[in-house]
Formats: sequence, C-alpha cells, structure tokens
Amino acid sequence: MAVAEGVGSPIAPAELTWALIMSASRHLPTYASNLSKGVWQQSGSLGLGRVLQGLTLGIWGYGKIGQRIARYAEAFGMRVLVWGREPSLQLAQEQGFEAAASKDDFFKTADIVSLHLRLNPATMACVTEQDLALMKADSLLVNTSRAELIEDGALYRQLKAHPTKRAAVDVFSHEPATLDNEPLLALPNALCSPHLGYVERNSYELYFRIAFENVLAFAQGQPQNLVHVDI
Ligand SMILES: NC(=O)c1ccc[n+]([C@@H]2O[C@H](COP(=O)([O-])OP(=O)(O)OC[C@H]3O[C@@H](n4cnc5c(N)ncnc54)[C@H](O)[C@@H]3O)[C@@H](O)[C@H]2O)c1
Ligand SMILES: O=C(O)[C@H](O)CO
Repeated sequence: MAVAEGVGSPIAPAELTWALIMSASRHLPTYASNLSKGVWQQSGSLGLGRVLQGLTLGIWGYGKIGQRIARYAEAFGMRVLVWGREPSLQLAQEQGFEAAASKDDFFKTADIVSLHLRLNPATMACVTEQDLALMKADSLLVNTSRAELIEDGALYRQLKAHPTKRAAVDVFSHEPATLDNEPLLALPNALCSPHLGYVERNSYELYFRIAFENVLAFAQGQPQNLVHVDI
C-alpha cells in the first residue's frame, strides 16, 4: 500500500497559541461569559488580568511554531527564554533569544511556559509534576502541542491544588474531551479549546488541496509525497 502525506502550516496553530495566551492572561472567556449573563466586569475567582509586556515567556521546543511564538512575544515586549535540545538552544541564541541554563531554571523563571515539542518516545511525559510545581504562583502553562507531553494527571493536580496557577490547553489525552473524560474542563483556572490549532479555513484548504493532488497524482501514475511504499 502506498501512503502519501499531506502538508501542514504552522501559522494557524501559532496564532491560536497566541490567542490562548492573550485570552488567558486577560481572563477574556470568563469576563465575556459573565457579561452574557448580565454581569459587568467580573472574572470571579480569577481576579484582574495582566499585560504580557515585561513578562518572561518560556518556549520549550524551538521548531516551526515555537519560533513564531518567540517573534510574537518579542513584538509584545516580552523576554523570551527557550528550552530544548542543544541545536534548538543554539538557533534561538543566534536569533537573539535567551537559552535557559537548565530545565529547573526554565520552569522557575518563566511567567508563561508554552510547549512546542513533537510527541515521541523521548518527549512523552517530559513535563513532570515537579516541573509544574516549580512554576510561579501566578504562572500560565500553555499546551497546544500534545497532552501526553505532560505527565498524566499532573496539570490537573497542580491547578486544583494551586488556584492562582493557570493553564490554557488545546489538546487532550482523550479527544473529543468531555466533562466525563477530562477533569480540566471543570476547572476555573483552565482555559480549554477543542483542538482548534489547525481548525481554520486556510489550513483546511491547504490540507484538502494537497490530499486531492496526492490522489490525482497517484491515479496518473506519478505518485507524490509518498512516505511508505509496499507496506
Ligand atoms: N493544536 C493543533 O491543532 C496543532 C497544530 C499543528 C501542530 N501541533 C503540534 O505542535 C507541536 C509543534 O509543531 P511544529 O510544527 O512546531 O513542529 P516542529 O517539528 O517544527 O518542531 C518540533 C520541535 O520539537 C523538538 N523535539 C522533537 N523531539 C525532541 C526531543 N526528543 N527532545 C527535545 N526536543 C524535541 C524539535 O527539536 C523541534 O524544535 C507538535 O506537537 C504538533 O503536533 C498542534
Ligand atoms: O499536529 C497537528 O498537525 C494537529 O494537532 C492536527 O493533528
């Protein structure tokens, strides 16, 4: 069997990540939801929001999306601190950003941590409960990559135990996430979106165009973008 792969774009997921960072920092969903019930300028237990300027954004994973996020953060006047493998740290420094001295330093220093790693055997559960415990009392953890990068249940336990810590997540270990299978959905300090990073008009046009082109090329005897042949 021949398998032809598609093509993705980092733009929509990067912009969604930034939307989550901004929404969570200003408690926008909670303020908006309260207003729709007739309640003016109330964010409940979340208190006042805060601006991004002057905060430190920690980016773990300096690939296509991570690099975009670094540039967005720079435009917003944030300090950018990168963690990852040596080539990523080098590239980040070449591009004018800081590399964290250690993983502990990264989690302790960042006001916001955003994960932009691929999920593979080496990165599975690479963010431990101990890492999350090192984060500041008013920190924000953002995950638009894969839920399994974080040790199972650790994010929920941290947010439940520390209501001033917050998270914004787009990815879940069971999808679709429901109130029955995902406890994060019930926490006021977790902003959860239904895996929307790639759910966007231009991205869908790209995915479907390449998929149809792959099928047509195969039918014309000139297969393209093949990843496995003769399975
Ligand atoms: N929420 C969404 O809809 C959505 C959409 C697109 C991508 N994603 C996810 O976003 C993540 C990042 O995507 P990307 O396009 O930037 O990927 P990318 O391949 O460009 O970058 C991935 C980064 O992960 C790092 N990495 C991989 N293995 C590692 C390891 N063992 N140790 C340390 N670092 C390691 C790489 O060095 C690289 O910096 C992926 O998990 C992807 O699945 C989510
Ligand atoms: O990783 C991606 O490309 C999106 O999350 C869709 O799977």
